Amino acid sequence: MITFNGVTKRYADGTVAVDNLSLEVPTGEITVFVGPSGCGKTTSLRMINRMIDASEGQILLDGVDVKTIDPPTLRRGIGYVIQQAGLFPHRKIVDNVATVPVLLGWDKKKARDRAMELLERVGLDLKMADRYPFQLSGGQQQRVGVARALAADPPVLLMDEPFSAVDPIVRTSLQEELLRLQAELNKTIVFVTHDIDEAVKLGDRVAVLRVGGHLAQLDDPATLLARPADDFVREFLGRDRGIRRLSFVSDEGVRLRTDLLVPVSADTASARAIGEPWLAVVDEEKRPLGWAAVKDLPESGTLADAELAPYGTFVSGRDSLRAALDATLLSPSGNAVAVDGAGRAVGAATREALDEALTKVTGSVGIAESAGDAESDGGPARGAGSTGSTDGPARGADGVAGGVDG
Ligand SMILES: Nc1ncnc2c1ncn2[C@@H]1O[C@H](COP(=O)(O)OP(=O)(O)OP(=O)(O)O)[C@@H](O)[C@H]1O
Repeated sequence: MITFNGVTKRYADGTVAVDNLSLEVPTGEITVFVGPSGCGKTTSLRMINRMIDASEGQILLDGVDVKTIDPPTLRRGIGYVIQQAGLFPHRKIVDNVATVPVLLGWDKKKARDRAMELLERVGLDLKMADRYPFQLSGGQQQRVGVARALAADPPVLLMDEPFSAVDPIVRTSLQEELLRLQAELNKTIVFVTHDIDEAVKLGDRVAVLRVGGHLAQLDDPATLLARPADDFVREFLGRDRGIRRLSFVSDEGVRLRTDLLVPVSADTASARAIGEPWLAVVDEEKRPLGWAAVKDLPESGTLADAELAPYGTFVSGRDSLRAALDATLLSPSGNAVAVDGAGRAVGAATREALDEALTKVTGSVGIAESAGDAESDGGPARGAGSTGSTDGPARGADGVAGGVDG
């Protein structure tokens, strides 16, 4: 655990970059520092490994004041990743990663083996190992930066805007890689970003800082999105906060209908007899094929003769309500297909079912307000925890509605 106890940083010119900051960074979790440019994120981060010393207050690492630990010893237990990776340009990738183990006196072979293992772990082709940094893309260099920071297996990792300089697609894959690694490694991570979407995706807890180095709010992402502490935080979170909040609500509250799933071998007359405007057609293994509009079904034959419209899917019990809602928007039927982990249909979620689930999340507030700013008139949206998944399966699940096919 890292503890900030009334920490202030005043630079020589009098600038107060961090003002009386007190917070805890729990062991084994990702805590994100987020806020506008100049709010003191980097200064706060660098005071942990004493690249900058605090003017007042204390930073404790597992109860020990970092000021009492000499900087080289302190930094051996703290990995550090920065924007642009900061690799040594004249060293091969493998040697970049092996740097700290070699400094720690590991023999060369052991350090190289460890470096190769880490390169693989962060998703890099081992062919890259003998290249130099300039021969790698920006995203690949960032992966090397993460591998290098992990080389000596430090319990703490400081990451300062590590993914800011790469394009959005690479950035998303680096974020996912970090979450995957963290699920295995359980490091204590402090991650600095100015991007609120990145913050709520990666953070177990998110500290929002305002200029002057004041802590505006520290909460888990779902709570932050549901109940911003003040106007500054609300504005910083942005206008689509209500929708983004649904990424942290499990889809488990969505009522599923199995009567809308119809095998492709069914004849059109029996399909019509179900009395519904849209039916989800599935193959022999229950994999969805598409939605059939009942009014357009041929007079005779089976559903194999029907023209099928696109469909969206979400994984039942694993995805977020946002993913379920997204899946309904991907089909002209207005309904979504719920699938299991193997992609087999387990039911259909209609718009009405989504509406019911959304109403539960927002209490008495309707869908329209859930996407907007329901809190401004008082009552923060209730029930955030009731269907609740601050730590549940819906974490980071936004936009993962399944394929649009057919
Ligand atoms: N060496 C320094 N001397 C004087 N002022 C400094 C120094 N380093 C940073 N500052 C000031 O301290 C404040 C906080 O800077 P810091 O880099 O911690 O902010 P940040 O939130 O990380 O910003 P950004 O997102 O733009 O990187 C800013 O006003 C900055 O100008």
